[in-house]
Amino acid sequence: MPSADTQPRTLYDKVFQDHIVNQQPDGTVLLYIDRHLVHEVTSPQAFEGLKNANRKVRRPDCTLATTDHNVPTTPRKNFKNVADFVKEEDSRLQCMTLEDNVKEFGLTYFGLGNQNQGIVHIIGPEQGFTLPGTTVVCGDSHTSTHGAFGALAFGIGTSEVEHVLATQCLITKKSKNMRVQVEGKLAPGVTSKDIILHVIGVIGTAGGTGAVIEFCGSAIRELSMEARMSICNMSIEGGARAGMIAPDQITYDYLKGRPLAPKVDSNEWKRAINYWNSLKSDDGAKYDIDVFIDAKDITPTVSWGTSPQDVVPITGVVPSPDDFEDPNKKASCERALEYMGLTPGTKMEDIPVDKIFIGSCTNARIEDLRAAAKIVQGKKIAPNIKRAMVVPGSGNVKAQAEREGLDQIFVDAGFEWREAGCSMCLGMNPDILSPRERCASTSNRNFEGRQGALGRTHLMSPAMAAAAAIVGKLADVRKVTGTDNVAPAKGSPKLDVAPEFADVDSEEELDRILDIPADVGPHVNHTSATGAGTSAGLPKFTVLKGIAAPLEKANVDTDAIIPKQFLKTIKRTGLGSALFHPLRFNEDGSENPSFILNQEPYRRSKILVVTGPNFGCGSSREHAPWALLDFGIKCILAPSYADIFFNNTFKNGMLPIAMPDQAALERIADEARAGREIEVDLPNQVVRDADGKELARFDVEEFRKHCLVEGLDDIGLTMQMEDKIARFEQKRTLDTPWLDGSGYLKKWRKGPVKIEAAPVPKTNRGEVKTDPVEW
Ligand SMILES: CC(C)[C@H](C(=O)O)[C@@H](O)C(=O)O
Ligand code: SF4
Repeated sequence: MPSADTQPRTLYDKVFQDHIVNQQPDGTVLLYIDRHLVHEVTSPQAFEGLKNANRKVRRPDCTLATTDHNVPTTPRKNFKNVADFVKEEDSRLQCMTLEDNVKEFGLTYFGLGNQNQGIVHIIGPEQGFTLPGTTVVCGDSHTSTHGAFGALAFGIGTSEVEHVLATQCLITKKSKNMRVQVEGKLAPGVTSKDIILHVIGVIGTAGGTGAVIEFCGSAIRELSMEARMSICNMSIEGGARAGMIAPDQITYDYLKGRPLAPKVDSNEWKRAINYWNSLKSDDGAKYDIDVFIDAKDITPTVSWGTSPQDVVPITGVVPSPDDFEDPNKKASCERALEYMGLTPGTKMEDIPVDKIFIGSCTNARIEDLRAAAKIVQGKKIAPNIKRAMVVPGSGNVKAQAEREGLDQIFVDAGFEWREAGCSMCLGMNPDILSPRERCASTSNRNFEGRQGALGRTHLMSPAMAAAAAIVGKLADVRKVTGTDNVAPAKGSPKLDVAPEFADVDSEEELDRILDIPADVGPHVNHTSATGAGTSAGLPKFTVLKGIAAPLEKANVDTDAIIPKQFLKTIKRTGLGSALFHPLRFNEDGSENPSFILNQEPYRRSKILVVTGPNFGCGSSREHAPWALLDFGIKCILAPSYADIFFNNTFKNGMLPIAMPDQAALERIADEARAGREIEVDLPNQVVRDADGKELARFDVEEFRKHCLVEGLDDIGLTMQMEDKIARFEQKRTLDTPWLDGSGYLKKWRKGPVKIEAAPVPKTNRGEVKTDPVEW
């Protein structure tokens, strides 16, 4: 039998194993993180945590920050500073807080007014910050995008952002291996967005739960890097922790000349290529889940409902609840049709739209804009279109598009040409839909209220959104233009990233480009021997008894748990009143009396019993568990959860119980429906009724249970591994030197970055301990 070392391994196995700093017998792993991207929405509370504990950022050279979600997309010609430019107070505060934090902690930052600013998942690859074989994280679910490079890239919550800032590591466990193989030639008019929408339609939004998907097969190998990024981007909509594609010549060609990639033909470049070539999955490698898709089954695809799995070919019709046997799915379909204002049997091509949004981290790269421009060139948007927007993914994409004259093509057709940011993908800035407006959108989520309260989103490719703009209805791009115009892009579209950092000689010039104030030194050491461990403590979780609210829903997304307008806070507290906002409140702001948490005794709920699977899908916002906690809910029971949400709850001292045994869950739900209290006993892993009678037993990972019962602080635990982390970093410097002191900071600091992660006393959720805390 082959040993563990010689057993065939997948791409995911290889990257994961190459980053293990420490492994516990139960499989809990301390994973080293090579690249950390930071944005303004999910970082303020993390930096606050660092400050409270007198901790510093361990690897500023491996951290890159930008503002994207809250930023206006109006012209920046007169931009001077964020304080004057961002008009909404809460958005401004979040942007300014990030600016203060990057200054205080000495991080590389691309702010407004800097051409390198843009959506975090667009700028990482663009700069060559994202590299094959690396681990990449960000407090954002679409971090999966970076997997297109053969990186292991996944979204994390704010507690984990703090953990990575402090330790450059994460505590995690290995996910399952899932393969999605797409073989054959794509038909004309079919793009990578259609592939991923089709795949999600096949596997469902929970299809990839607990797994990392490797996309492979001839149709994937043919795709450009940009097209691959769109696919990996939406792995999260398929429920997966991450999506990955093996790096190849197309990847290397894309990386050539990127500011933070190793210099082409240098020794480092050659060594890097050698390593990157070794990352392919071995023949015979085992996958826990295997999905085969025939490329010829994929047609231009659009969404009809309020979940990314609600897709049909553009030539199809709106489905009917009768098409579904599962009662949960039937009910979801009914609700989705009502929300979307659609009648079963309507031809998709007969659905008129009001707005067009071409943008987002899924589809706002140069190739996407080229594809859309090809369709609209020489045409005008239909008279019923109220507004059509193109929002480039970054300042560099915008500049490139302008060099190619694409802006003029869009403007001539009647589109608005905007500045870079997330924009109407989630509408944290003023770019939103009005109630009941229907939008053809190149983004990734069609959840209720995603693009604006009561707004209706149809997901599709850039070419299809462009076609909808011209026709005024959802449209088949193949009929709007010759199919020649919609051939899938191949190879790597070149984009000139400006300015060229390699040629920046003066430190002042570099400071200007990076928005780094002159007085920030190379090291901001916040760690003091006694100061660590002053972060707020969390109460231990042992036995919880209280009212449980039944929630009879499947696929409850985090946009429903807490919509975007409440993400603008820089605090963790006070979000209880926003919990389930779209469900709890009517359009006029009054309470919806039919919602369970508005009824007695459920206003006092401490436990939530969800009867449908996949609770907490969608975004990585830790605001979701914060809102539940603030409302008073500390424990959730559901058949299954989305990975990031599941993780985030534990980090807040909450207990999410996965109860796949439907009969057991029903027994508990019956108690909840009757308004009786239930008791959750974590040490004994039992749920009881109000009289102490056992209703069900449950599983929980040993390590997570230990942390909850003891109230352990993950960061404190990890910092006990300081020696191991330092040793890992020394080896990393030898094996993959191109990952250290990446580009800007190396130059900025003149010479190699010296990492001074000061040893920290053992802490236990705030108290400084003298004895080591047990892992
Ligand atoms: C704000 C952020 C937490 C969120 C995410 O994680 O996805 C956002 O980017 C989104 O698309 O909803
Ligand atoms: S999904 Fe939308 S909001 Fe989230 S990072 Fe991407 S563009 Fe921004």
